[in-house]
Amino acid sequence: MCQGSAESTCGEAVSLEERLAFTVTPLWRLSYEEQLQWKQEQQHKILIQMSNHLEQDSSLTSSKGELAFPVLPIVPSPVRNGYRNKSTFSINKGVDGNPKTVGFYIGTGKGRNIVCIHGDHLLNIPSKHKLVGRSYEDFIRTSPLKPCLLFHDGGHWREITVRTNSAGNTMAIVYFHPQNLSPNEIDVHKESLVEYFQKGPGTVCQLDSLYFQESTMTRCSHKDSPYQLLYGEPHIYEEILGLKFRISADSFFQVNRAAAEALYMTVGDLSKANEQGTLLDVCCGTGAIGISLSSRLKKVIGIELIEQAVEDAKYNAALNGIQNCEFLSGKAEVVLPNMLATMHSEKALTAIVNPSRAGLHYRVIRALRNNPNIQRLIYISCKPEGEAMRNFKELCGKTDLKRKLTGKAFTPRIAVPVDMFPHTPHCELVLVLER
Ligand SMILES: C[S@@+](CC[C@H](N)C(=O)[O-])C[C@H]1O[C@@H](n2cnc3c(N)ncnc32)[C@H](O)[C@@H]1O
Repeated sequence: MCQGSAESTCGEAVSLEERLAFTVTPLWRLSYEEQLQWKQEQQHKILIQMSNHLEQDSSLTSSKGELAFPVLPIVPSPVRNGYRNKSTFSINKGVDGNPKTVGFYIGTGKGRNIVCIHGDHLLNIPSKHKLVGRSYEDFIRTSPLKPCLLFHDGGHWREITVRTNSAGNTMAIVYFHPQNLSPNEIDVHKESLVEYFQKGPGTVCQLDSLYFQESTMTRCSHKDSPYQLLYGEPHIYEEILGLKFRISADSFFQVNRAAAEALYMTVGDLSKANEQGTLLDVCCGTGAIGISLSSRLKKVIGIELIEQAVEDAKYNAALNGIQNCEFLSGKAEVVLPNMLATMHSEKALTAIVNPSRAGLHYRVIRALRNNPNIQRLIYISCKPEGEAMRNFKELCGKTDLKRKLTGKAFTPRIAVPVDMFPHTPHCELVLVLER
């Protein structure tokens, strides 16, 4: 079946809008059943590749290239369209050459052919996000300040992030390059932004909060450059599996709420959590995984890099009346090895790791592998074919004296893909490792 591509749809030239759709949501022309089948096959291939890498464990793949552990059918997303609760709109030259166009790029800087296209037709983005993106474009077009397209070329207005929740609340975060403006000069533009969204045409967006971040880098944490609340509620809240979660501007939260519930239920079933057990929730964000499993466990210890997320996680445990969770702030590669060194008496340790695309630092892997009390490890990855593959090899491969990976190797037992991102090629892979 011909599903088309960013260049052509079965021989027909495609419009710029279609090119964007093929870039952001390459599977959009397939039925959802076809998408799931495609993802299932992809995940299977990735796992075969992983098993092939673990050369010592030739027992993992049979002679027919079949896996020695089951891959369960992909868990579908309960919501297929408009599922994103967070979208970031960029600024660049539109088709008409207007540099104040808010949307998504196609083309490359190298190819000097970047065009910014409105994302109104994208299937994964809810209409509220599109409305805020369009309104922001309207606002910057009335502003005397230039957009910041390339950091070294000057300009100020940068992208906008929109966050919504299932209760219908909306948070917007405007990123701004200060260049050489004084704080007083910046204040004037902040005021006009507030005026636009609180009293002007932007009221149509009904923002519950508007944040502003002065940033000179692609991504700054709250610690690097504070998120300034221009008006409204400081946080957005979401409910997952009957629990309430506070989410700060700087904190990660799974982009698809309904699929996150499916992911956490899957992880809960696979974790074999019990009342004697302690769970290490590594890269815990706002604490969602640990908190949702806490009633089945003796104790949860979460570790997270972003300070606002750690504050959220502590708040969220208290908000839900949960007392057996502790959350530690810092890089997992620093916090975890020190912590495990003091936890000899904890015998029933389970680790759930859910790093970003960069995977886990080698020091985290070494600490997990060399701790004999961790018998079960659940690795959740949104990009298992990337850096996570290196981690799988370090966790399940041969003893490596040079790299001090001396603990008994883990063995993959079961894998479950969960579709968090309909219309895109991505999904979450939950891989259970045991020893
Ligand atoms: C994919 S998110 C998972 C969050 C959480 N498990 C959830 O389901 O909401 C990855 C998290 O890892 C955090 N992170 C990234 N690098 C880290 C590091 N070196 N140490 C600890 N946390 C890190 C990010 O800030 C982010 O919150």
